[in-house]
Amino acid sequence: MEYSLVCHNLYALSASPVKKKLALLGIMFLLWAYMLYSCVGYCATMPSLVVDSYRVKEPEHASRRTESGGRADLMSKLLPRPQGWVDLESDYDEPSLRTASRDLSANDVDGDRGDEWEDQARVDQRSPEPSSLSSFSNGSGSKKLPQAIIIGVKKGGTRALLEFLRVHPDIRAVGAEPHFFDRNYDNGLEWYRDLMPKTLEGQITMEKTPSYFVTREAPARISAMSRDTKVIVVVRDPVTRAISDYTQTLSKKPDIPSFESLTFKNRTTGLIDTSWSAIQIGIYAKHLDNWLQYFPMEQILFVSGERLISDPAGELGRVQDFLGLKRIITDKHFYFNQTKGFPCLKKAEGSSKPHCLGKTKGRVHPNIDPEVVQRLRDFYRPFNMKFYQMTGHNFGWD
Ligand SMILES: Nc1ncnc2c1ncn2[C@@H]1O[C@H](COP(=O)(O)OS(=O)(=O)O)[C@@H](OP(=O)(O)O)[C@H]1O
Repeated sequence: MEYSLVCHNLYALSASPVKKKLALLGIMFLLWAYMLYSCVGYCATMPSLVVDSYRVKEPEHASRRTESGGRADLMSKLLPRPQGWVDLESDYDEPSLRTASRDLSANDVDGDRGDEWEDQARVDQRSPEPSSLSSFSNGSGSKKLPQAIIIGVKKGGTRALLEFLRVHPDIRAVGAEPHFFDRNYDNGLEWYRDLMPKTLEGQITMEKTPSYFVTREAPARISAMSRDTKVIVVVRDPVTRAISDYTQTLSKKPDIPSFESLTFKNRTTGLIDTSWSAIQIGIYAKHLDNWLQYFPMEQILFVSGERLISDPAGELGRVQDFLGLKRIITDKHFYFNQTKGFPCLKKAEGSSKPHCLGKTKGRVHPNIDPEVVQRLRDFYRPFNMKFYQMTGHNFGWD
C-alpha cells in the first residue's frame, strides 16, 4: 500500500514539468547544504593559532562584533584560514637572557605584529593551497609534529627562509611562531601538534621560532619529542644582528637609550654588557654548545643570513638537500626587488603574484658610532672563530 503511494507520488512528480523543476531545486538545495556543512567542517580543522593570534590584535570593536554576530562568526568559519605570510617578528627574549634593566623588549612580546596587517590582507585573498584543496575534497592528511624546525637566530632572516621554503610542495609550515619549546611547553605535545597544518605522506611539517636557539631547555625538549628532528639555524654577522634587534625595539619604543650606551657596562673601560640580550644572542658558539649536548652536528644546518640575501637559491638548495627533498626551489623562483632592496618571490605559495616580505623585514638601521661597532667586532671575533671551528664553515664576518 505504502509502496504504491510512493510510486504514485513519483509518477505524479515526473509527470508535471513544474514539479520536476521543484524537485530539481530541492536536490540543488540539498547539495548546497551538504557543501556548506563540509566547508564548515573543513575550516574548523584548520590550525587556529594564526587566527587566534590575529584576534589578539583585532581592535576591540571587531572582537565585539564577532562575539555578538552569529553571521560574522559563521563567515569567519567559512573563509579559508591562511597559514602563510605572517611576517610576525620574533621579539620575545628568553627569560634566561633577560635582566631587569637591560631587556628592553621584555614587555614587548609580539608588539610588532601590527606592521604586518598589510601582508595578512594579501594572504586572505589567496586561494587555498593545493594540498589543502585535496584535504578538502577527500579529507586526507593528518597533523604531525614537525620533523624540521628553524630554531634561530632572531633577526637572522628566519622569516625569509620559512616563506621561501613554503614554496616547496613537500613542505607545510605554521605561519606564526608557536614558541612551544620556550613559552608554551606546559601546554603539551598534543597542543603543539594541533597547531600544525595537515600533511600528506612524504610532506614535511615545519615551524620557526628563533628564540629556541638561545633557550637552554629547548634542545632537550626537542630531542625528547624526537631525536631525529632536523634543526636549521640562520646565522648573521652578530654585530649587524644586534643592531637589527635594537632597530626593532627602537621602532616600538623610540625613547630607549642609544645603542652605544646600551652596549657598554662602562663606556670608559669599554666593558661590553653581555647581559643585554641584543649582545648575548650573537655569542653563537656558546648557544651551539648547548645544542651539541643533544644533537649531532649532522642534524643541524647553518644557513648564512648574508647569503640568503645575496644568493637565496643557493642557500635554499642546501636546505632542500638537508631536508632530503628534491631541489624544486631554484633561481627561477626569485627576483631582486630594487625598491625593497631584497630578493622576493616571483610567486608566493598558493598565489600567482610576486611577493616581498613586509616592512618590518629590511628596516633601515640607525647609524652607530664606528668606534662602538669596531669594539663589538673585537668582542665577537674570538666567539666567531670558535663558531667557525665548530661548524667547519667560515661565515666571513671578520
Ligand atoms: N628576502 C628578504 N626580505 C626581507 N628581509 C630579509 C630577506 N632575507 C633576509 N632578510 C633579513 O631578515 C631580517 C629579519 O630576520 P628574521 O625574519 O629572522 O626576524 S625575526 O627574528 O623573525 O623578527 C631582516 O633584518 P633587518 O634588515 O635588520 O630588518 C632582513 O635583513
